[in-house]
Amino acid sequence: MDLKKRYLVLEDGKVYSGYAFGSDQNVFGEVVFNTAMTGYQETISDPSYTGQIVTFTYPLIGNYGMNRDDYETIHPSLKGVVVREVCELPSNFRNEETLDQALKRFKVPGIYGVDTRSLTKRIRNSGVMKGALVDSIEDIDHIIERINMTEYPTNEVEQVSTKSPYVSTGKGYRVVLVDFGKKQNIVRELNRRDCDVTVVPHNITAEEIIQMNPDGIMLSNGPGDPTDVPEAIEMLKVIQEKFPVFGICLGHQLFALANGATTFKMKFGHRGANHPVLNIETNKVELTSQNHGYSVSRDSLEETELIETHRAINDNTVEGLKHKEHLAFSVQYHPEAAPGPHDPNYLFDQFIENMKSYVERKKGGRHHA
Ligand SMILES: NC(=O)CC[C@H](N)C(=O)O
Repeated sequence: MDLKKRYLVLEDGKVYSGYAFGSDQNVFGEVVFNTAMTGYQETISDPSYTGQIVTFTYPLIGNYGMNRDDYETIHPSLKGVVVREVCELPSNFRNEETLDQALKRFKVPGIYGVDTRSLTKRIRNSGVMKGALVDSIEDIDHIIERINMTEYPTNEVEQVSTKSPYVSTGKGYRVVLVDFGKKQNIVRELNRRDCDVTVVPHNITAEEIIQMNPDGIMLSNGPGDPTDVPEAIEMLKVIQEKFPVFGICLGHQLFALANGATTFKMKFGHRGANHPVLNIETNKVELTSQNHGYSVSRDSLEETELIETHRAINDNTVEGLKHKEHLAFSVQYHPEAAPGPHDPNYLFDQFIENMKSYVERKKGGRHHA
């Protein structure tokens, strides 16, 4: 890689200088940080990072390369990548291309040589900020003005959701996975449990789902503000009364909104592979993979039929919910991991159990009819 200067400019006027890798265009987006020590390929290809410039706090990124199998989507939609040091000569038997080559292919610019510790402290103190990756700061005032004028898009889910339904076949329970920008590992986890997964667009209606007659509904993760997906909230109000539901991250937030709770934007969010969460029912702590900037407000749960099941140890925010009456539950973190710890993997088994009791109840109902 040649030494070409590149700059990360923040909306508060702070400029970090470094060197270019990945593709070459200038980009504007929200600057966030991720503290995971491994799993950069999964992070870069997680659709929930749509529109964001992701800073890796781990100081060396790219050291085991990129491979064909670990993508969470084959069309990454993050805006940019910020690292301390990028590895040019990856060493791993699964390595197929360097991070630099992959980012060039995806048309995502990167910057290396940045003091990511100072950057992360800045974001922690002021909260997430908008920023830009640019190759020249000659007209810095204009760049800062443009950063401040950049508005967060409200159609990110639409950008990353599938346009038409498709099936990932299995012989077991039939799951409709509503795709708000799903990570592929959710499909893998369901298929591993023999589920037949139909991935459907974000704007599917309750009637369309009912016609499909599934055994359960999975709500995926996804980018942006959950209040930007109102049609999903309406769909869920109907669906949760009829089928077992399991929501992850954006899916969890939408489940909460459908039940009358509210969400808020966090100061700098949770992004990493090491966040401790208390399972309130078992009083056990699980280590979780996280990536979210919004959260469900605890106070708003009082008026709802929801019970808080999980809580963040670091900052006490809501991490899991279940419905008092229906077979519906959700978590703010990522039981599918990719990257990150597998402690919460049991939640997929719980979903399977819920589908089992739903199917048995339905059969029983038919006998009596
Ligand atoms: N990973 C996700 O689903 C993130 C949900 C939402 N976009 C947030 O930032 O809170």
